[in-house]
Amino acid sequence: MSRTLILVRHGQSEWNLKNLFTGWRDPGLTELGHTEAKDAGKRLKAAGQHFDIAFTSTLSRAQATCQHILDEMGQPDLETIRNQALNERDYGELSGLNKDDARKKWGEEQVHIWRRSYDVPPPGGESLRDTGARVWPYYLHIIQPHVLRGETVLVAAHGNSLRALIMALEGLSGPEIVERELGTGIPIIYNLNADSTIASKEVLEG
Ligand SMILES: O=C(O)[C@@H](CO)OP(=O)(O)O
Repeated sequence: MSRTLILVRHGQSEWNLKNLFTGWRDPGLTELGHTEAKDAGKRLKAAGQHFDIAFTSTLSRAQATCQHILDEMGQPDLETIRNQALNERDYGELSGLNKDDARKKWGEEQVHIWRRSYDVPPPGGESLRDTGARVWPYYLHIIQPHVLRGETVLVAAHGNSLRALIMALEGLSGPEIVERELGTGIPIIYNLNADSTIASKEVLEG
């Protein structure tokens, strides 16, 4: 039985390109982002995948990525569930600021801690732990049951909401997750055992 979970970070957004903290703000994809998302769908199709259900966030960059993938797979009308639990980590007061300007103001190290640490929230925003506290229960109660009944499930979401999910899935520590970066539009394919542990993992690089 195939119990397959496929995670994809959205393609490049307008604010990724402008180097702005994004969080819950809602910019669209750039031309490159649209291409990255379509390429992800092409690679998944070439790998022989076929989805039973898709999940995405309530933000348009993830939804557009999800739809491009489904279009390329020849499954444009697949049932797709949108939920705020999968939204990007809320960047609070940093949202909309330029990342280099923030480094000049608060220092390289502080900004890195806000961006990648496990439990230090940016001012007024969520830490990765806070993000995990909404992503992980949603995964466990809503997404994982589909996987464990033998379905192939797409989750198109965000750099940090997926880092929070991957941390719990792979059992990574706080220091380990600091090093983990997700490329835009790069599918990560997990096959799970019946007890929900990971049987295999493959990253579909371009
Ligand atoms: O701006 C954001 O919301 C995220 C993802 O693009 O940025 P970071 O790379 O700092 O996690």
